[in-house]
Amino acid sequence: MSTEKKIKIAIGADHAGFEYKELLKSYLTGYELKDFGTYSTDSVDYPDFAHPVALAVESKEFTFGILVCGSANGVAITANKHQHIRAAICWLNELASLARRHNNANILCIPARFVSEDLANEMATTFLTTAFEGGRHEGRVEKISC
Ligand SMILES: O=C(CO)[C@H](O)[C@H](O)[C@H](O)COP(=O)(O)O
Repeated sequence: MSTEKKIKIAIGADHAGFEYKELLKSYLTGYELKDFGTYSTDSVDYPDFAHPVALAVESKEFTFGILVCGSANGVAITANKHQHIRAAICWLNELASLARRHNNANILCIPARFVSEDLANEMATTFLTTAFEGGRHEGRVEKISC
């Protein structure tokens, strides 16, 4: 039996991202996932779910966050209000890779109304398994927070 510690992921969505959040939860096996809601398709306000995920990642209790809403704009704008959060909106798998490789992004924001379920799952896997490249990107990323 594996005793390897699982990577902790904070996941959240508004009503427009709820169904994709549920799909991602069942797809992302091998991680320790905490669901910060919402828990139905009843209309809600995305900041109420994006802020807790951002705080969970900023506290370093969780390594990465995944946020889902209709366009991903709302959750990304909200999460990036937090000083140590780098939330990236991704609609192509290559963007999910670059967000990690070049920007050391720690939250993936998925536009549920604009990407397929399969692409959402693919981007999440890419995001969670791609390392930051450092090097020339290190200084650039450090300048984001100053
Ligand atoms: O913040 C958003 C728009 O940029 C998100 O996509 C929300 O999910 C969207 O605004 C929700 O729209 P609705 O008409 O209230 O379902």
